[in-house]
Amino acid sequence: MAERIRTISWADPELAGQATFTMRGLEAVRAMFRGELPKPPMGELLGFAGELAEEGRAVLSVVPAEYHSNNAGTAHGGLAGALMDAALTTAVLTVLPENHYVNTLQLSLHYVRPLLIDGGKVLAEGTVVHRGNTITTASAEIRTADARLCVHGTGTFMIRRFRRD
Ligand SMILES: CC(C)(COP(=O)(O)OP(=O)(O)OC[C@H]1O[C@@H](n2cnc3c(N)ncnc32)[C@H](O)[C@@H]1OP(=O)(O)O)[C@@H](O)C(=O)NCCC(=O)NCCSC(=O)Cc1ccccc1
Repeated sequence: MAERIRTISWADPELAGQATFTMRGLEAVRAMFRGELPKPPMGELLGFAGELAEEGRAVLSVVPAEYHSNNAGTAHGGLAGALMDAALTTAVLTVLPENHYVNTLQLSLHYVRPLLIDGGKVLAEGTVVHRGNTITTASAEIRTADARLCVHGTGTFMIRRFRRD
């Protein structure tokens, strides 16, 4: 058996969480993208990178690799699912005030082109569609570097105020 080994590291997620609660969402996301706050461990595990964040919009990326494979020669659908969730929730975070956090309630995804292993970086762009007091909706797309659509979808998110008790 040709065994491959991959080593990853991550930071204590509580440190990022605590800092996040005292910052506006956009400020926290940008600090994370600059490497000044730790990424979520799941993002480290899958190799996600932050590309761009502005009010109501976020772009994340990943380079699909063999360790993302589904054994059928393409990236496992869970990679795109996790990247879509991350792009959507990050877009929602950019519109949150201090002391708020986001929970994913529902995702709907359409896989129209595979993410190819060693096919280069793909970009996931999330955009807030509707910002309610408690419920927010957003849409996202994953495209190849040459703009070919791979996955599109939407999500519903609950915005909660963080309670320190
Ligand atoms: C192929 C189809 C399902 C149907 O498409 P149609 O409507 O008939 O459209 P069309 O045929 O036009 O194809 C579109 C474009 O895609 C290209 N292309 C297709 N296949 C390949 C390929 N193999 N390699 C390279 N390229 C390929 C194709 O050439 C075309 O490109 P073009 O426009 O000419 O430049 C498409 O929607 C699709 O691939 N969706 C993504 C599904 C997906 O990735 N799901 C998640 C993974 S599943 C999972 O993980 C579960 C699991 C777990 C554990 C273990 C095992 C399994």
